[in-house]
Amino acid sequence: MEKADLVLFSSRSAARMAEPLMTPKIRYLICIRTFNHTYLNRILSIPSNSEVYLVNDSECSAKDSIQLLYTLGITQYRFIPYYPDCPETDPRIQYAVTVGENKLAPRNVQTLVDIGIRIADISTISEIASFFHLPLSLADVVSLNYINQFVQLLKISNHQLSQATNTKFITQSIISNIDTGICIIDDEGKIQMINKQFKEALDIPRSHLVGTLLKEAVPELDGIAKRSQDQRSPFFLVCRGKEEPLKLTVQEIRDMNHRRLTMIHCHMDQPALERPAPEGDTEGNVIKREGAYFRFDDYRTANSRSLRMVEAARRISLTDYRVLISGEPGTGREVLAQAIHNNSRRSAEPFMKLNLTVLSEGQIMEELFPGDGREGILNRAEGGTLYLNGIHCMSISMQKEFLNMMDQMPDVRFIASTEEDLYTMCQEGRFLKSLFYMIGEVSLETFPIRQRPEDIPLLFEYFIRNIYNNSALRWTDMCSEELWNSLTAYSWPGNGKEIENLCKYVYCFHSEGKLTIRDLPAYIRLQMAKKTSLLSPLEKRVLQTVAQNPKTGRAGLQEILENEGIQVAEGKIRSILQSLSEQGLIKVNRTRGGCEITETGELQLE
Ligand SMILES: Nc1ncnc2c1ncn2[C@@H]1O[C@H](COP(=O)(O)OP(=O)(O)OP(=O)(O)O)[C@@H](O)[C@H]1O
Repeated sequence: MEKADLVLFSSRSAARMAEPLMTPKIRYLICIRTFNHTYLNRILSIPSNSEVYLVNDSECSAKDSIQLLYTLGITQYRFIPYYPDCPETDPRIQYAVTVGENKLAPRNVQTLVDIGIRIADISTISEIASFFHLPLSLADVVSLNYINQFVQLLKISNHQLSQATNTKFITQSIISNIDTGICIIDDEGKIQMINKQFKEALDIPRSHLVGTLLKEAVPELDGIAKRSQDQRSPFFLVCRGKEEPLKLTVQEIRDMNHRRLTMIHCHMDQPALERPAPEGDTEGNVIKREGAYFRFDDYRTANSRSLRMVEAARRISLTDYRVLISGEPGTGREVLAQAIHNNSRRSAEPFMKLNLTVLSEGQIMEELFPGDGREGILNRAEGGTLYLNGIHCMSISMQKEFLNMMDQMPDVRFIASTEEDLYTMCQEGRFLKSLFYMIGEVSLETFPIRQRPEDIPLLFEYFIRNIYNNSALRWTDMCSEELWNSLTAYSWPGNGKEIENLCKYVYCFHSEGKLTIRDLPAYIRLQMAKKTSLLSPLEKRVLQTVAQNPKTGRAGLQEILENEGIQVAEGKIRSILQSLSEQGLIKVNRTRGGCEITETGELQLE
């Protein structure tokens, strides 16, 4: 070292280590080191407040680097020194920064940022320049470079800051202008953001709420963050002094630093349990609708035969032909009749419905020819459409009356629906052929759901979104997989109407968590249970034992049965368990997980 003009120590600790070798003759400098500032911006890709390993070749240099980063103002992270033989690593730490020592970084980190080796600081460079009497212009070039790096860094930070401010501004203005009440809370339940709509809906009077605990403002919402696991399933909350329950959904979100937040939506729009009722009134069983509100777009189907039928109905709507719609109840025959009316030249005129399935002959006559000076339904439908629901229910005498009236009919278009095959009825002498050919100028056929299972998910989604008034809802997110499988396998004897009714039922009865088979109305559960095969008494006993002893294996089940006085050989119990599993009544877990009853299995025990 004595031969050197100048010895440059990389750090104070390095100088200390070399002390025994030093003599008074040796000229030395301790290098003040810094980072290449243009590389520093790489660190900014790490979310603030994260825990970050600082990787270097020794504990001392790792600590030095950390100190240096803090001195440079990079204080938004908690740096932890990491070096070879470091005692332990925390698997939760996802980020690491290294100073050119990539190879030494812990394996589990997801993001490794290399900010390059530490370089000599400008003050050291100018000291060296003056020691060697180098021209000042060299120092100028170095300091210019140095300043340039700073300016670049400043520009990047400024840009990021203004982007963040702008995004925050946009978010706030969206939140204050949407139709939903929004409140965002952090992990401790403190309000981070809240809009006026939320405060109004929940009657929260205070204005400065950010930073305060939500449960203090609305005690009913204590523990709300736990609900964010079943995102999208709405629940209902009756707040103090409110008659109407509020519909809320909870969602987990993350901020830019990956912190978990909970966003609570309060839906302001009233749920559309029913479509707006058309004008008119209901008297007994005679529905005197003066309006049709369904359109072709309301007839939902993905089935190719049904799509062809709807296309034909569209063409029919442009004519004045009388239409006969055959199909099972609940298959949307009236939806079609209304859509035809609404798409026809008569759309501005009345749409009237006469429900022949429930009216007596006397009541029908009363409707057609009221004796008390009231206008008959035919006159009231003049210019428009009269929908005869269930024409197969007309008695022969009534059919004759009707035929006779036809000559003096006002201008009314008839659309009739039937559940029975009218042609067969004609052949059997139960329906007048002349009336059949008169009302069925063109005919349409709707198909039962069991012939178009592809419509089940479509109709569920359609009804649930209408009823909850939420176009983002997905039925499959709301129910367990097993329930969904059962619903798609169910025959839906009541067709679309039955699906719609189930969605209304869920809306009224269900408030939280995923729906399971247990949440279905009893009559559907019963139908589903009937569908699965009948079990022998022994199979039922085994199923019961599985239900009462979840996660018990074959040997365990055999022992329990034996204790109850039921002797079953191991081979027999194995075949019973296999059969129950194949029928979807139990789940056989792998590797000693034992057996568990499924929702369908529970149905069998009801
Ligand atoms: N394909 C479908 N698309 C949309 N809605 C449907 C469909 N099928 C049935 N519906 C719904 O089912 C309910 C019953 O439909 P609609 O009244 O048209 O049935 P229908 O065949 O006339 O039987 P009913 O005479 O028993 O009423 C309606 O509320 C309608 O919203």
